[in-house]
Amino acid sequence: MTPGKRFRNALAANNPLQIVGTINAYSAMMAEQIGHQAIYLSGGGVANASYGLPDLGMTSLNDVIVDVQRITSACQLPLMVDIDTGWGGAFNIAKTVRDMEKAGAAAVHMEDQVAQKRCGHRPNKEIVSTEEMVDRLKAAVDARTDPDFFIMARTDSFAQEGLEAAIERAKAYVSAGADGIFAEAIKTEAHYRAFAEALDVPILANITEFGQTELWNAEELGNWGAAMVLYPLSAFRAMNKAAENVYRHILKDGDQKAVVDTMQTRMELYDYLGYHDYETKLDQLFAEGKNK
Ligand SMILES: C[C@](O)(C(=O)O)[C@H](CC(=O)O)C(=O)O
Ligand SMILES: [Mg+2]
Repeated sequence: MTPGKRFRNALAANNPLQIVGTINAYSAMMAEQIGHQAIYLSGGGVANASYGLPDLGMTSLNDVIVDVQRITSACQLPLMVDIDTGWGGAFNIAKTVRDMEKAGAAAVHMEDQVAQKRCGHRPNKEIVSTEEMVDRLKAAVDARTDPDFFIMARTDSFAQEGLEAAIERAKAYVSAGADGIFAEAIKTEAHYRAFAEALDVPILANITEFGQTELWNAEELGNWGAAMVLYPLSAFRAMNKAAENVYRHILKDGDQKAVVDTMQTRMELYDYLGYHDYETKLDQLFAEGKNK
C-alpha cells in the first residue's frame, strides 16, 4: 500500500485525524508506538531544529527532503510534509512533489504566500493571486505519480482578506485539484464551520501553540467539521523547554541530579528503538561465528 493510500485510510478511519509533528526519526517512532495514526514534518521545525533558522522561507527542498527520508526510513506511519510555497515555479513544484513521493511522504501542504514567506501566525504575510496559486496547485497535482498522494492547499489569506475571500480562494484551489484545505490562522467555531460547509474536501485545523488559534479540543473541532487536526510543533516545543532546563541545571548545580526525573530513561529509549532485538541478533551472529 502506498504512503498516500495509508494516509487516506487513516483519514477515513479517524474523525478527526490527529496529525502530530515529529521533528526527527526517533520522535516519529515514539508517536507510532504510542498509537498515533499520522505524523507531520513542520517546515518551521526543519528550519529551527535542523538549521537553526527562523521560519522565513530560507530552507530548500533538499534541506527538507533529508529529514523526510530519515523519518520515513524509521517509521511506517503516513507522513505529511510542509512544503511551504513549493520552492519555485511550476517545474520546481513538480520536482518537489516527485521528490517528496520518492522520499516516502504521504501528503504535502503548499501555501499561497509569496516565496519570502512567514510563519502563518505572524503579522504582515503577503499572498500571491488566486491565479498564481491555482497554477502552483495544477503543477503539483499533474506531477504526482500516485493518485493517492495527498496534496493539500493551504491558504494564508484569512488574515488579510477575511473569511469570505479565503473561502472563495479555497474553492478555486479545490477546483484546481487540491485534495484538502488548510485554512491557516482562522480562529473561531464559526470560521471552521464556514469552511467545512462551503467545501466538500477534508479541512485541516492547525492547532499550534502561542499563535492565533485557541487550543480547541479535537472532538469539538471534529464537530465543527474539521477532518484533520494538526499539532505541528507541540512535542518540539516541549523537548526544547526540557533541554533548556537540563542545560541550565548542569551549569548551575554542577550535576544533573535535579533534572534526572525529567529524562527518558535508557531503558525507555532502548524499548522504542527495539534495541534488545538488535542485541540478541548480534549475540547470535557472534556465537555462530565462534562455532565455525
Ligand atoms: C504549521 C507551520 O507551517 C509549520 O511550519 O509547522 C507553522 C506552525 C507555527 O509556526 O506554529 C505555521 O502555522 O505557519
Ligand atoms: Mg510551515
